[in-house]
Amino acid sequence: TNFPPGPRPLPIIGNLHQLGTEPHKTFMEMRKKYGDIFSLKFASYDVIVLNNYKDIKDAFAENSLSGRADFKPLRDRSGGMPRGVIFNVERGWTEQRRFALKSLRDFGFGKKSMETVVYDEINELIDTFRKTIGKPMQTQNKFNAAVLNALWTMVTGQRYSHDDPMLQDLIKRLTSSVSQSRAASAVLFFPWLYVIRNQLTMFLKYARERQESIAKTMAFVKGTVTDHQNTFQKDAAPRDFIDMYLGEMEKTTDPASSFYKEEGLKNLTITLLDLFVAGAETTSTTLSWEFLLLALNPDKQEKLHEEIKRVVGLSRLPSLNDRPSMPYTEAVINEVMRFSAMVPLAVFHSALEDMTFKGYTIPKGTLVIPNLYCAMHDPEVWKDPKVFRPERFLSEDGKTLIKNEANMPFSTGKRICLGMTLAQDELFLFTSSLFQRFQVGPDPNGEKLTVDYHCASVLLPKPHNLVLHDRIEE
Ligand code: HEM
Repeated sequence: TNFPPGPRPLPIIGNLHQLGTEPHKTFMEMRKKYGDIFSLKFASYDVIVLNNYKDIKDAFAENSLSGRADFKPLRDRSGGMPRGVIFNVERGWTEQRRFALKSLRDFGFGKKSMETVVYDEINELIDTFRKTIGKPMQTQNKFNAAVLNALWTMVTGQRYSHDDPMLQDLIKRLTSSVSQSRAASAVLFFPWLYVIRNQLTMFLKYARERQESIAKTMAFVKGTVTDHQNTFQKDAAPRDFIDMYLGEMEKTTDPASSFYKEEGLKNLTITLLDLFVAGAETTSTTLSWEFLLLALNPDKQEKLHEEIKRVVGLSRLPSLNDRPSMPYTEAVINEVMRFSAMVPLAVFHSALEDMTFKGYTIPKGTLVIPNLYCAMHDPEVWKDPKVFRPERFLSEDGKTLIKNEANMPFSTGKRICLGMTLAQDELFLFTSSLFQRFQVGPDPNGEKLTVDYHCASVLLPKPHNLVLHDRIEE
């Protein structure tokens, strides 16, 4: 066999001890020695790491590299077998993914109704921000509420106020589930460790709280589904995503379908959970990165504000129709996503069958890790990857947005982020509306701002304070 080269693994743990605190950077170092495609062992699992954006693109265009690993903790999360979207495979994944994409598109992705939903959140956020003018404040939890609420409204038809205890509680739980998770967590690779941890849970307060929190989120989502079932009207226009899903279940007669009866309901709960886990924290963390990076780069922030003022003016909120005339705004968003590389290793894929890729033999079950961070910081692709420079996405005259295939914050191929269009629309609306009105800078009495981050399965800026000024009222 011709498996890619890589560092020699130790017995039992393989190379897990070599990952360090920032595996995406460790992989960039290993790439210098072993090449673009190299192999590792995580406990008993074979792993290949892809670093070059072309390899990632080619690999994920293939169905056979679009599987997910069958880890016991993930199976347990969805009731003993893969369900929903993120960790589902085969027929169930195809069905749930296709349905979610289509329904969210019909309901909101890129549509007016979605714009209306997001405006409600933007208006509340503007009110909140205006109360903090001139005072140090943290952005992250404020973006969280707005973004999660928009998603919640599209999916369940219900909107909360940003300081609603229920909404705040849900945010706290989703945030800790994302910020405490690690991409290469030991419990995934050592099933016995997972079993021991679950037994220890009875003794460890923090672990017990974690499990209770997952159960609470689940119960909350199930409650919303039950409310919809009780008020569902077959022939009425669907009120939201859940209604569309219940309609799809009504139509389903094939017992092997993931929409069929009880199985359909189980998939609904997990799909909903997947949308919240994948959609809320990611979009709001991107906005936090954006505020931080623009506070550190006031000249870029002025250019952004100038474009908004020139195209939209200051008397109405920007809309998606303005987007084609606002290349600088788009370039800023692209550069924020490239620079922060917020989901550095995406979600691990796995090989669904024995195959060959670029001359290497890849056995079925091999984990495939796309190093998106490397693609977006590759010195061979980007002249100055460590510099925040939106202009790299613009033509020389600044009038045209230039895409770059290596910028892949949403991954690529068959498993590309399901919420990409929604996220891009939301980021445009939040960015243009907030920088139309506010100017953001460091706290003059606070610590020096840096781009340091906390590395979990997403990269979160370290807690920091910013100070806002209101350009319209001051
Ligand atoms: C800035 C915002 C976002 C970023 C950077 C992001 C990034 C990603 C990445 C890197 C993946 C992994 C793809 C792979 O496995 O190769 C992913 C998957 C996914 N994302 Fe997003 N995402 C964002 C927002 C959203 C939103 C708003 C939603 C939902 C409304 C969402 C739903 C999903 C789902 C369901 C998956 C799993 C797809 C599958 O396995 O087929 N994401 N996202």
